[in-house]
Amino acid sequence: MKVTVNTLQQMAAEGQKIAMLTCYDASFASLLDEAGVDILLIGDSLGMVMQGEESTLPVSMPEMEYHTRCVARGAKRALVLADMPFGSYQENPAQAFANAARLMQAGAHMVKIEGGAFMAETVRFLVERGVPVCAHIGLTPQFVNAFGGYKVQGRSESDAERILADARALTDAGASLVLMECVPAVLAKAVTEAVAVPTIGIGGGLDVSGQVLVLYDVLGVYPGKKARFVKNFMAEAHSIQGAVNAYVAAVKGKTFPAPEHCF
Ligand SMILES: Nc1nc(=O)c2c([nH]1)NC[C@@H]1CN(c3ccc(C(=O)N[C@@H](CCC(=O)O)C(=O)O)cc3)CN21
Ligand SMILES: CC(C)C(=O)C(=O)O
Ligand SMILES: [Mg+2]
Repeated sequence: MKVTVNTLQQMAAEGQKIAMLTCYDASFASLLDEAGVDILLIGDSLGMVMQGEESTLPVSMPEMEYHTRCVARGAKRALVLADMPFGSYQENPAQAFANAARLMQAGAHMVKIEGGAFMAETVRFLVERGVPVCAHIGLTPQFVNAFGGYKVQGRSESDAERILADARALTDAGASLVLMECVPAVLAKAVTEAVAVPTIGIGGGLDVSGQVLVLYDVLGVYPGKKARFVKNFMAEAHSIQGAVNAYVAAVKGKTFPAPEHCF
């Protein structure tokens, strides 16, 4: 059975954790799909892990379409989620739809956009036209130059309130999923309780509907600085399949993330 927006909603309602990983090619898509990964994210992190760039900003639409096509061919059960790259959706809803349509035509089932309440109008525009949207809030890497680095977001009372309001505005506009990156676990829990859709955390603790990590971090092959939320599942595994199985089992069994992975 294919994973759809409804499957995710049902899993969240039943307290079954959603396992998500980034994926950039067909062979890994097939492997992750077989291992029971529920969502394959063609993340714009591919700019850093595949292309060696210093941020996600240089990633282009043709590159995202290419990797989405590769992943979609290898996925049977998993939901295919594609990041909209920097500059492909911020101008206005029409620009966002034109580019989202290209990713859907490449095989995505949902697109992800970064930003808070100011993106709600765009979310509504996409959703009304048949494009399910995942809202990415908290540490949004496309804002790295504005944030002055990859820093935890929502630590102060006022920032936490703003992020909670962002989650409400984006889900009111029709977002099917909320992804929170690098926010304190207490805030991730509050957002999860406040919205009616599943939530995915990265560094956000256990009280969310599911977890995501970058595949190359799970396999321990990314040479850059490791964020607190990263766990190398290859360290105790004998194969790539074993590491991915261990990640899925740890997410489903609520043993990942441990306190040392959270903010
Ligand atoms: N390999 C890889 N993994 C990722 O998770 C990832 C990428 N690349 N590229 C795109 C973004 C960048 N991300 C990052 C990168 C670094 C931190 C980081 O080092 N954060 C500090 C927070 C320090 C603080 O404010 O307290 C940390 O210690 O985790 C977080 C997210 C997440 N994404
Ligand atoms: C880290 C995840 C959430 C992401 O957006 C990406 O891989 O690009
Ligand atoms: Mg991304």
